[in-house]
Amino acid sequence: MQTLQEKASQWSGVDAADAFAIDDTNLFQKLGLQTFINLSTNFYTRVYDDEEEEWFRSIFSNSKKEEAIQNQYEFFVQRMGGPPLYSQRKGHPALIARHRPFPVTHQAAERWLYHMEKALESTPDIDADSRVKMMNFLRHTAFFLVAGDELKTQKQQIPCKHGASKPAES
Ligand code: HEM
Repeated sequence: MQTLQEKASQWSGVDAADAFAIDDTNLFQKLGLQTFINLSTNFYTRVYDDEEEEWFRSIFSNSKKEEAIQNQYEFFVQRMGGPPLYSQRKGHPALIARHRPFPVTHQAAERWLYHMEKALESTPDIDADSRVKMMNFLRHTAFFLVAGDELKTQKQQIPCKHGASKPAES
């Protein structure tokens, strides 16, 4: 059976080495805190204004924009070489578990990545090399979350012997 990481690589088209090339340089030191704040502000401004794809915007309807921005940039900062701002405030990122309430489908991942690509392009001070590194990591992670999301339905469908109502035939 394929692991979540393998599915993430296959579906995203990004192999693990490229996804984790964000660890080759310290992007937080290179870009600075304000750039991460600007990136997440740009991203969520686009998401909350997404009038073309109402179904996508509605995934965020129970979240406050300002909190979503803070959650995201604190996570990015800590994952990309900065201080552990997210975990100090909220604990382990546990990304799959925290996305459990939301429909993280292939289509949702593509829309999320579409907005992120635009946000990266419109944030000053993010050079092309950093942008490619970040996008590879984000694309791989988005499809890792899709693979995690699919476990929600699979768990209910996979028949298992533990719950069988009659003994196996000998
Ligand atoms: C694949 C499509 C995705 C969808 C549909 C999605 C959706 C959401 C939603 C609805 C929230 C709640 C907003 C909030 O209150 O913070 C959220 C939170 C979050 N997302 Fe995503 N997300 C996606 C991909 C990603 C990716 C690729 C990452 C990281 C690389 C990520 C990291 C986070 C983090 C750190 C939070 C805050 C979690 C918390 O503290 O509860 N998400 N996401």
